[in-house]
Amino acid sequence: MFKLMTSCGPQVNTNGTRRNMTIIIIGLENAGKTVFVEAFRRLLPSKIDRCMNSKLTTVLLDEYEISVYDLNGDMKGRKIWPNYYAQAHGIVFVLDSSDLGRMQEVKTTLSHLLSDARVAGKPILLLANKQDKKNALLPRDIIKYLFLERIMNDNKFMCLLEPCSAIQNLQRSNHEPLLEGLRWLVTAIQNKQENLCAHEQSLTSGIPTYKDTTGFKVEYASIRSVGSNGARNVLEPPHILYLQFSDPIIRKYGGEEEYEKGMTEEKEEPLGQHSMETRPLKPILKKEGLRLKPKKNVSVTFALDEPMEEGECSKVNGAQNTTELHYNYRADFQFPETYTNDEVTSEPSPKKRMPTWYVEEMMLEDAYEDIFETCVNALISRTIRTISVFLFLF
Ligand SMILES: Nc1nc2c(ncn2[C@@H]2O[C@H](COP(=O)(O)OP(=O)(O)OP(=O)(O)O)[C@@H](O)[C@H]2O)c(=O)[nH]1
Ligand SMILES: [Mg+2]
Repeated sequence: MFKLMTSCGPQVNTNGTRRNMTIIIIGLENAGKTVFVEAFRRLLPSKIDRCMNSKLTTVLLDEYEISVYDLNGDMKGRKIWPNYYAQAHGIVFVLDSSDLGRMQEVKTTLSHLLSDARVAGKPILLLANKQDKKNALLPRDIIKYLFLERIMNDNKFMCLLEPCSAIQNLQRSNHEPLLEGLRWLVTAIQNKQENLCAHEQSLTSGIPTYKDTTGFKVEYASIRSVGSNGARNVLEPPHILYLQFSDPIIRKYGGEEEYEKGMTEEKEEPLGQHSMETRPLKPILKKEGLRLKPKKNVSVTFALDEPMEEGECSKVNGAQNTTELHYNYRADFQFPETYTNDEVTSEPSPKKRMPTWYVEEMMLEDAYEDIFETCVNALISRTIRTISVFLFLF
């Protein structure tokens, strides 16, 4: 039992100061995984270990020491992913939001990942990367086309979809979306571990810590929005979905009934067309008050750690690793030359694409509407009054 409790989650370092955590970064090739790891390295104290099939970067975030395995996304690389599943406490899945032609492949790869028993119940951070690109899918469209609600809820996964642009966020020194996703993952792993340990303790001591440990799970996927300047808006999360106590499933899409209907019926629209339909954000904002807040995760699903398979690098047996130690801090960040000129700078400003994400704009619109409505009402009542006086006189 002791082994179970200590091996299933983040470990406290021998010096007792930091907890160790392992995460893997996966996704199709060219999604931007390595750029993300590069970003983490630049924003956090880090060290690199070179392994046989992957690159291991260890970063320090808050009280955690996180081992990040950057795995290749080509077909050959994908065959190696499962070797890391058991060891990982959480998963970062990066997707290229602008590569519409490969969304189906993303969907298949994701489903395959979630169906693996070694991944069961582990928190997943979905990074919808390359939001700076003109044709990038909006988060709600990604949810829709990947059937995220269904695949996450069916498989009882806790998931956060974070729209971001690894390059643009770094370039503009807007690091929040990059680090917040990672923070969420770390917290989710930690919460899960605490709940699991509490559950294990209750089993050994015979004292129940949950009201109902069977089927007591809360999962949610939330979407955050990125403004045209890459900054986080205060609208988060416009879409929340989570399960509570298995049944009934409570779904919320920021009050967008139409969208909910579309999602549950799972009618697939051709990619690329949806973003043209401008769905006003106003209804979402107006119904923000109805939004349900995600509850603390108390999932009891877990997977035991297993040793990694042959030839794979692990922190424990990393004897053949070459280690470079270097610490980077935000202040000395400089963008790598290779990323400065190409796609990012040539892309048109995303401002044109997502103007409706601004709260101020919405409030302004509402104000004009209100004034107009008041004027019309005053005019109508005045006319009625005049007609009544007229009728009374004659
Ligand atoms: N426009 C744009 N390009 C990006 C962004 N992130 C990464 N890229 C570009 O996408 C390409 C692939 O990035 P990588 O990080 O090497 O992709 P990867 O997922 O590690 O690919 P594999 O290692 O082959 O699996 C590079 O040319 C990056 O410059 C982004 O946010 N916006
Ligand atoms: Mg890579």
